[in-house]
Amino acid sequence: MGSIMEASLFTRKIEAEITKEVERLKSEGHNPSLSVIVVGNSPSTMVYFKNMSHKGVELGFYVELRKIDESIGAGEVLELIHKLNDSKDVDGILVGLPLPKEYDVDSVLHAISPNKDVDAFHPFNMGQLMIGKPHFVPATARSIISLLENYGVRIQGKNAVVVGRSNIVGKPVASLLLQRDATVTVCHSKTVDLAKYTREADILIVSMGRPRAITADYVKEGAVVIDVGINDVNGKIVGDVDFEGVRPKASLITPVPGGVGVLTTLMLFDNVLKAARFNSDKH
Ligand SMILES: Nc1nc(=O)c2c([nH]1)NC[C@@H]1CN(c3ccc(C(=O)N[C@@H](CCC(=O)O)C(=O)O)cc3)C=[N+]21
Repeated sequence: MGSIMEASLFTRKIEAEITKEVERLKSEGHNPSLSVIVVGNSPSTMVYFKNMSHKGVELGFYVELRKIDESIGAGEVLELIHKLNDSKDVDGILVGLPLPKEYDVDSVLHAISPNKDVDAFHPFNMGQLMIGKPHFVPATARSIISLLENYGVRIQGKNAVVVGRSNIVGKPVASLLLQRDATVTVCHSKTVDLAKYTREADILIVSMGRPRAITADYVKEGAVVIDVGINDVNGKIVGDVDFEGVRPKASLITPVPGGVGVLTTLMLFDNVLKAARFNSDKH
């Protein structure tokens, strides 16, 4: 029976480190700040960003959450981003995803200054990550690596299989695992015989957006299973992994909720600290 990878075991340690750095910056006269732009009014997106903002305030950050009506065009959002780029009072900028479909996501993400891009979705930051010289690293990918490290999971030489190839999770985490000398396979919706690959995984990272899709048949005995999925099934949050079915086979497994997501928010604010250091060096 696999052990559960409880993010809450390290959240206090990480929060203490973040708070300490926030205090240090404040003592130098720099109040670290994050500007969040959310377009449209999807209730679940709003709930997430409100919770995230509260967490930031609790950690000592100045967080500004701007809710923008969908009727406001992309042009005005770009103007706002440019204004925030130029403001010395703004360290990090984040635009909530997904954006309404009328918006060109690439042009919005491209507008954010790479030095304020705490999500690390700008092509500059994506590129730096791919060449092994990361500037910012996407928070979810950092959270996954942090869980593996905190549980002492060896990555070098292991077969790591990533299910899902998104720019937000799959590609960045594959890149980080590769940098840590895993043999990495990336699977996706068009992969023929997915189980053939996942059954070879020593480390299985699942980010496919399908509730409980990964059952015990997909998992090798003793594998470390990281579930990045967050799916609402009749009002209950479940992952992409069938937790109860897979746990007996895994050596370690993350719960949903209580796993990757918990650390993601902390890593995001750690990225804001990095942005604050760039910004205070500049001014
Ligand atoms: N530009 C942008 N950046 C993002 O980082 C981003 C985004 N857009 N759009 C929405 C998604 C979603 N996301 C989550 C992060 C943490 C939890 C989280 O803390 N989850 C906890 C609590 C879940 C609960 O109980 O509600 C858990 O998994 O245990 C959830 C969701 C970041 N996102």
